[in-house]
Amino acid sequence: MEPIISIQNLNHYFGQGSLRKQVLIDINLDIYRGEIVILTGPSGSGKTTLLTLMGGLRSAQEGSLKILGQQMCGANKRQLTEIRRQIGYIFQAHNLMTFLTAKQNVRMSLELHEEILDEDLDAKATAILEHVGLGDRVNYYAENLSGGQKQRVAIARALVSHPKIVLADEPTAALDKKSGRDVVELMHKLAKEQGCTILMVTHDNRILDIGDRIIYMEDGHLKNDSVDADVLTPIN
Ligand SMILES: Nc1ncnc2c1ncn2[C@@H]1O[C@H](COP(=O)(O)OP(=O)(O)OP(=O)(O)O)[C@@H](O)[C@H]1O
Repeated sequence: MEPIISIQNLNHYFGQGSLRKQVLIDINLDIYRGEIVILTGPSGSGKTTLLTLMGGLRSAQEGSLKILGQQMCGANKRQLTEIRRQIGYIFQAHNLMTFLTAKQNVRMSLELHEEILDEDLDAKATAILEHVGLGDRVNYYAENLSGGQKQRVAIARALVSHPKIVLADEPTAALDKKSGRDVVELMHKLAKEQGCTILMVTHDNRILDIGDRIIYMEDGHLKNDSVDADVLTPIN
C-alpha cells in the first residue's frame, strides 16, 4: 500500500544567520490511509512544526515530504493550495465564525469545492451536523454554543467534504475531560467511517488510546513510533 504521507530525511530550520535553529532533525516517517496518528512529546520538541508541514501549511525546506503523491519540498503556492483543499483542519481554538450559524460554518467549507457546488450544500451541512449530534443546533450562531459543541461543529466542518487527511492540533485543549473525550471519540468514529487519516498533536494523555500509532518527539527527533501509551515518559 502506498503511504498517504511519506517523509524522508526531513530537516527544518527557523531563523536566519546566527539565530538559525534546527527544529526538525532527519525525520523519516510513512503514514497510511485510515491511520489515526498521535504526535506527542515535550513542549518545543517540534510536533506542531511537523504537523503543519504534513498539512501543507508551511513550505518544506530540506529532504523529502510527499503528501498524496505531491512533493512539498520546493512546491509552489498553487501546489500548496491544491493540497490544502484535500485536507481538513481542526484547531485548539475551534476557529468558527461566531457570527455565522453552525450550518453556515460547515457550508463555507463545502463552498471551497467547485465540483459539488451544484449539490444541495445546506442539506449536506445539516446531515453532518445531525451526525455529530447537533441536529437541534443547526441554526444556532456559533457564539451561542458550548465549547464542546463548537468543537463538534469544527469536526463536522473538517470532515464534511470527506478529506483524505485531517489535521488536529490540540483539539481537546480547551475542553473539560468529558467533552474532550466525546470529541476525540467522535473524530475516531467519523474517521473510521470515511477511511480518512487523522494526524493529531496532543498533550492530553487521556486520549492516547484513540491512536492507532503514537509518535513521540524530543528535541526535533522522532524518538519512538507506535510505542505503547503506558511506557511513554510523562508528557508536560
Ligand atoms: N515561527 C517560528 N519562528 C521561530 N522559532 C519557532 C517558530 N515556531 C516554532 N519555533 C521553535 O521551534 C521549536 C519547535 O516548536 P513547535 O511549536 O513545533 O514545538 P511543539 O512540540 O509543538 O511545542 P508545544 O507542545 O509547546 O506546542 C521550538 O523551539 C519553538 O520555539
